[in-house]
Formats: sequence, structure tokens, C-alpha cells
Amino acid sequence: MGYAQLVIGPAGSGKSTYCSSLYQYGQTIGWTIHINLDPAAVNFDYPVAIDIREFISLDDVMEELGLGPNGGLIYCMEHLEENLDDWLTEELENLLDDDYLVFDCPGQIELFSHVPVLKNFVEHLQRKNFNVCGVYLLDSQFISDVTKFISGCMASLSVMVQLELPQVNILSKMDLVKNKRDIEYYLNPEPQILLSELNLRMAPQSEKLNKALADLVDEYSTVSFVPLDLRKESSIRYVLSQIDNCIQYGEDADVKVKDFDPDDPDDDAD
Ligand SMILES: Nc1nc2c(ncn2[C@@H]2O[C@H](COP(=O)(O)OP(=O)(O)OP(=O)(O)O)[C@@H](O)[C@H]2O)c(=O)[nH]1
Ligand SMILES: [Mg+2]
Repeated sequence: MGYAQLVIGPAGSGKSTYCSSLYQYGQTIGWTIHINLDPAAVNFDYPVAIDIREFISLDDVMEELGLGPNGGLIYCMEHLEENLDDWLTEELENLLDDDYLVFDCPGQIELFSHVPVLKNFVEHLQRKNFNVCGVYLLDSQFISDVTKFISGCMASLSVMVQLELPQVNILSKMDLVKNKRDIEYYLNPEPQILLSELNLRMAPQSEKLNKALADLVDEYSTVSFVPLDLRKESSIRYVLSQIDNCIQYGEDADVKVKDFDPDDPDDDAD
């Protein structure tokens, strides 16, 4: 049985930085194998064990097929999908049975929300006996108001519905959040409060839509977020414990204390 995190989320949400921190953290405890699935990635500050860029290069695709960056990316991923058995299976064969893989994915959200490439990729991993968890990163800087937050939730939901994987949602870049009380409310959003805030913020004709959105968040009570501050090892550990629970990795995965206390003045970034 293998274990895998599929690190996803909008462009610039901090996926590669998170993967890099996991690499540093994994160094100390001797796990994680890092895999780059982004054909457009430029450089990594840690060793990548398996790299899609060795299989297909976005620059070549754009040049030879005359595609733009996003069309080129879709082409690369579809090419990967067609060759999963040739490329990925061969690469995975060199790994050990209980390896823990971290896949750094491209930020183009359409790859998860409405093309089947990643879904098929996940199914391939599952057939190879991997327990896979989606790790969705949302930049905490973008949830300063409720309308941005709800659109972040909807993007996360559409990924969940597409991939049908257990998913841990992370609010990244917590070191940049000045007042953590503003964020606490968004970690486990109350649908009723969400609704009244949306109604306050938007024109009256949106009320029905707002109600439908709040109901959706309520129904998928899985839309909750775990804050991540990469400066703190305890925060990384807590996030990992949530992921490990999803993929049933390790026995001592339960870290009971969340590393975020809104009443602790030391917990505010300055
Ligand atoms: N302050 C702060 N900045 C961060 C953090 N994580 C990422 N960043 C910055 O955010 C920017 C984007 O980070 P990346 O890790 O490249 O984001 P990504 O999601 O991999 O981006 P794409 O692969 O382009 O979709 C970079 O400038 C990072 O330095 C964080 O925890 N704190
Ligand atoms: Mg990246």
C-alpha cells in the first residue's frame, strides 16, 4: 500500500512552497518522495524524484503545435493520461511499497474542475494501490471578504466533486494574516452567518442565489479549512495529521491540538 497527496489549488496559492516545506520536514523523519506534475514549472529548491518535464516539455508543445500556455498544458496532461502505463507505471515501479508521494500539480484549476485528466490519473494511482488525498490550497490573502471566500469554497467543491477523493482544504500563507480573528470565522463557516454576510454584501436580487450557495456549503459540510503557517513546524505537523487521517497513514497521526489560537496574542503575525 502506498500513500499520496495530490497538491492542488489556484495559481500562486503556495503549492510548490508547501511541497518544498514538506520536503524539508520529510528530511527529518525520512519520508516523502516528490513528484512534479507541472510541465510549466521552472525550478525546484529540492530534489524531485519524478518529473513530468522529463516526459513532455510545455515549451516544445507550444512551439511545435503552436499552442498557447493553457492549451499547451492541457495537451501535456492529456498526453500524460494516454501514456500513464508507459511513463508513470515505470517510474513508480522503482519505488517501495509503502512510499509516501507528494504530487505538485499545475495551478490551472480547469484541470481538476472540468477535464477528466486528473480524475483518470487518480484512478490509475488507486489501481496501483495508493491511498490518495486531495490537498487543496487556498491563499488566506484572498478570503478577506465573504464573496471571495464563497468563490474559493465553490472552486474547492468543484474539485471535490470531480476527483471524488477525500480532500483536506488548507488556508495557506497564514504568516501574512495580520488579524487571525478575521480568519477564524472562515475555518468552519456557519452557513447562516455566511448567508447573512453575503446578503449584506450583495444586491438584493442575489438573495436566492446566496441561500443556494450557503445551503451547498452546509450540505457539503466538508468545506472547512485548516490554517497553515509554514514558519511553524507544529502547523505543518497538524496539517499532515489531517491528511494522514484521510489516507490512513501511520498510527500516531492524531495530533490533538490545532496550532492556531485566536486568543493568543503571540499567534498574530506582525
Ligand atoms: N509569505 C508567504 N508567501 C508564500 C507562502 N507560500 C507561497 N508563498 C509565495 O507565493 C508565491 C507563489 O507560491 P508558489 O509556491 O509558487 O505557488 P504555486 O501554487 O506553486 O503556484 P503555481 O505553480 O504557479 O500555480 C511565491 O512568491 C511564494 O514565495 C507562504 O506560506 N507565506
Ligand atoms: Mg507551483
